[in-house]
Amino acid sequence: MTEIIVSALGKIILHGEHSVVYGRSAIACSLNIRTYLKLSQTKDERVSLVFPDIDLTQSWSLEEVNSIQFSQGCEILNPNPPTEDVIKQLKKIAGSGATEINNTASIVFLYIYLSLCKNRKQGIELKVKSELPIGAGLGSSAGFSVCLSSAFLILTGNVSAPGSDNIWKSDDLELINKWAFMGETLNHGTPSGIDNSIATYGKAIKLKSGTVHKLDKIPNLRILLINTKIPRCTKDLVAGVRRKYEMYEGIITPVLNSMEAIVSRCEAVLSDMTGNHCDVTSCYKKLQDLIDMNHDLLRFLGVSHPSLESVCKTCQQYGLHCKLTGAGGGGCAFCLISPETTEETLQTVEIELKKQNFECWETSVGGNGVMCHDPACGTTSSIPDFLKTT
Ligand SMILES: Nc1ncnc2c1ncn2[C@@H]1O[C@H](COP(=O)(O)OP(=O)(O)O)[C@@H](O)[C@H]1O
Ligand SMILES: C[C@@](O)(CCOP(=O)(O)O)CC(=O)O
Ligand SMILES: [Mg+2]
Repeated sequence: MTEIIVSALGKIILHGEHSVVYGRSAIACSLNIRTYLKLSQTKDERVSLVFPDIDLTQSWSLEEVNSIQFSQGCEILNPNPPTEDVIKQLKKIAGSGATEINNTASIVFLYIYLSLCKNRKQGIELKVKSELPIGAGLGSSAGFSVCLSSAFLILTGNVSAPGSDNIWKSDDLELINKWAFMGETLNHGTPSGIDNSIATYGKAIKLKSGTVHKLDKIPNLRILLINTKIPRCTKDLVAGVRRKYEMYEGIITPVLNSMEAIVSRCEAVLSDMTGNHCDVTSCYKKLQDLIDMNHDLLRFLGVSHPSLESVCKTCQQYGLHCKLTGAGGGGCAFCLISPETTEETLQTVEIELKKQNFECWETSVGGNGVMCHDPACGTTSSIPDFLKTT
């Protein structure tokens, strides 16, 4: 019986969230915090979803799923963005009883499943478990979409699963990324593609107008992640910025251009930091200035939140520099830990943040993109117990 286990990782956007939706550049770094998916073929002639992170279990008979008039007319190598009509059909099938959140996850699943697997005769069960906080700006939606697209592209033989070295063919990665982008489109309408690309390729990337540039030279940055635990939804935040842009284009455009300039300064500093003659203190000072400036611009766009302001203020009191990451409106911020930050300062800041009911943990950037965990070659050790075969 076929079983496919895949995983994809989360990210921080160093700079360029929101402006990247308007064709400006953004830099994202992967975080080694992963979402795992297990696809099992079953004998029960059903299609079943088990998504405990969003409290969703859902099941359809194969007959029900195969009877859906799905008129997407999609080429596998070139997926079309779902039309309004298709979205309407998917929403109906996803079930009127589901909550908004659950509904989106089911819709993304149904779109990918029906586009790639319609009329299959064997039942499947899909389980997804993430180490990432969901809806907190660390790209859980993209990790989810990358897992779905890679699992179904492998199942249908459209991409080959890599061996234990986890080296994928570059065309396969490109195809996984294209389908994951469709998932993100269903999730929030006008994604830039940065989240699905970093979840697919890992390490660090710069993205501009949909084109991915891998950044090979990235210093090993220490990051303190702070989760305000204020729930928010990327779709609403992106829509809010769109309204502002449409109403005040002449005012917002220079802000987006400043964000682009921040990205290019950041890229230059990161590259200097990997060279031989770098003045570490001055490089960190520049990175800190850029973080402060970008957070101010994001606040101007209306995507901060009182909780994010408290996080930044607390960090500033101890000489640390912090910005929101992802769509904002709550969710996570990150703080750059420089070599001059003492462990004592770090501990004190963490205590202060926790007193305000924020969650924080230290992490570093980097990590493999999409991975296939083959039970036969023993790469399943990191998989959450919930997904392990009993
Ligand atoms: N582990 C998961 N299981 C099921 N759905 C998920 C999971 N992770 C993410 N999602 C989907 O992604 C949505 C959150 O996406 P989004 O608002 O973009 O926030 P994030 O910043 O975490 O990407 C969820 O509402 C759900 O539809
Ligand atoms: C706001 C945005 O720049 C990033 C959203 O990231 P997240 O879903 O909050 O992890 C949107 C996008 O790039 O598609
Ligand atoms: Mg998202």
